[in-house]
Amino acid sequence: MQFTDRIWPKVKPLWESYLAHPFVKGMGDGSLPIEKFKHWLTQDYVYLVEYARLFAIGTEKATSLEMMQAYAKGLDGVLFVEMNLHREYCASFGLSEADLLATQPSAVNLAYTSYMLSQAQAGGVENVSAALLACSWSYSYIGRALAAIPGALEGDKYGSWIQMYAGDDFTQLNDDAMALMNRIAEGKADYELDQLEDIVLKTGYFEYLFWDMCWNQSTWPVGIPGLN
Ligand SMILES: Cc1ncc(C[n+]2csc(CCO)c2C)c(N)n1
Repeated sequence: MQFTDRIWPKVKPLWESYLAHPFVKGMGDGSLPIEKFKHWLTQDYVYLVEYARLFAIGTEKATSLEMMQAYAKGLDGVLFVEMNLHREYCASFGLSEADLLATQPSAVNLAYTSYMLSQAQAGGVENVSAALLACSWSYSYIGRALAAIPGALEGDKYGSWIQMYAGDDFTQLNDDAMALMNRIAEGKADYELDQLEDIVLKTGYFEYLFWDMCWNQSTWPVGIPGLN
């Protein structure tokens, strides 16, 4: 059985929980307040800078030229396809790239990227791919689910977001990430697959927390008495 089929029963309800979250629902029906979306945009931009490093780590740890090419393609995809969406949105809001880069990552954002990077550094390519997977798989799932809502792809606020994540380029990037994970996991013992599954689920839980953090527009500090 392929690794992604093995974890599907655990992953599906988690992906469904994102579709039920008011942030994601609001993008689907266009009702999401723009201030909350701007929070996602700025937090996500600094998230993607760290996420891109995972592909760089994978490129360095790759055990074949083909694998090295796959990670390098992923790195290119984040830096020049996905981040372009953010740059275009921010230009339409009058935000500069410097504004985006000046964003302080929130507690959840920092915890999420630190966890991914530590897992990627601590193991071989299997850890790198496991840490990358929830991110592309869940966004692809969300993009395609929102695209199926009548009128969502034409929405003036979030239509281009949905078009991008449901589109062919992005679907291909995610298919490549899933195929690479499955190839790497092939022949591994159950206890190793359990460890990889744990990384995918924990990054998946962080994805939920990230949507929630954007919905609440939270940063630092996190409710410490006496501090604002
Ligand atoms: C918090 C957060 N999680 C996932 C993604 C989606 N994403 C990030 S990199 C990548 C692979 C291809 O570029 C994908 C799909 C995001 N933007 N922000």
